[in-house]
Amino acid sequence: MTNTQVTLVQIDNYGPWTVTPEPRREADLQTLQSRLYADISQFVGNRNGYTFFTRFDNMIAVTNGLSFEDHALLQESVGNRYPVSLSLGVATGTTPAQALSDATERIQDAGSAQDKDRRECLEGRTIDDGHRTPDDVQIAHFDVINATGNYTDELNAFDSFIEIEQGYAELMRHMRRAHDSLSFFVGGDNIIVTCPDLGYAEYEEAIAHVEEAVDVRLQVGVGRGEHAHDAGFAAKHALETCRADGTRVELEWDH
Ligand SMILES: Nc1nc2c(ncn2[C@@H]2O[C@H](COP(=O)(O)OP(=O)(O)OP(=O)(O)O)[C@@H](O)[C@H]2O)c(=O)[nH]1
Repeated sequence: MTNTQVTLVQIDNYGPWTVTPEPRREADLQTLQSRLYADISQFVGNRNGYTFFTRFDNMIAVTNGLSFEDHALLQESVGNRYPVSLSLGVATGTTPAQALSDATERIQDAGSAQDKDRRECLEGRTIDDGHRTPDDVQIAHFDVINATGNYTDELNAFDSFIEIEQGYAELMRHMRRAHDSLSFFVGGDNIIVTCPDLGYAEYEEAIAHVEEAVDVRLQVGVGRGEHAHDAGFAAKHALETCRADGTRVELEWDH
């Protein structure tokens, strides 16, 4: 059974900071946000986790394998190098949506995102060493079938983007509502979803739902692992099997 460890990363009091003492240049905010995301992604990725930029001021990470001390080190390192600080809420659960909801509650209980006295709080709990299993994380890696031929080489870049985003929006809502899963756009035509224990039927149904709703055709590779990296890497290999065999759903452990 999955046991996903999810961390909510929230920049402390960021809204007020962006307009104090007067609104800051937008390009500088965009640069800060993307550099901060890159740093967090690298820190978490070096410990086999995945980080998703989400809204940039709130990021969501799958952090199986990261301890409480790792989380504190991330806060210290960012605090030393950036003009903003981070609060972190971490929780575990049999579904990623449940874990995120618990992690969010911990941060909300510590104070508002715009409370100037809430700084660098670290709340929640992690999975202890010795309690991890190779089935803790399930990652589904979706992509749009032949996005290059259907969109990138056919439509202008913005209209291609609209089509891809429509597919993402529909999949994200469906996976959240029907399967307590969290979906993230990761660039190009790719969507990575952190899921509880799901099988062929659920993935086939999700793909059919998106095709019917917005006419975007998806394929998916799914992997399991002790960490996001192991599960995600297995998912990428399964997706390669979809591409090679023309199948829509491949579960890495079924081979
Ligand atoms: N983040 C991420 N992006 C990827 C990955 N693979 C491909 N992409 C992105 O997706 C874009 C399209 O590549 P493909 O998905 O291989 O192309 P396609 O035309 O859809 O072809 P098929 O997937 O074989 O149907 C690339 O330009 C990348 O931006 C991946 O593993 N991770």
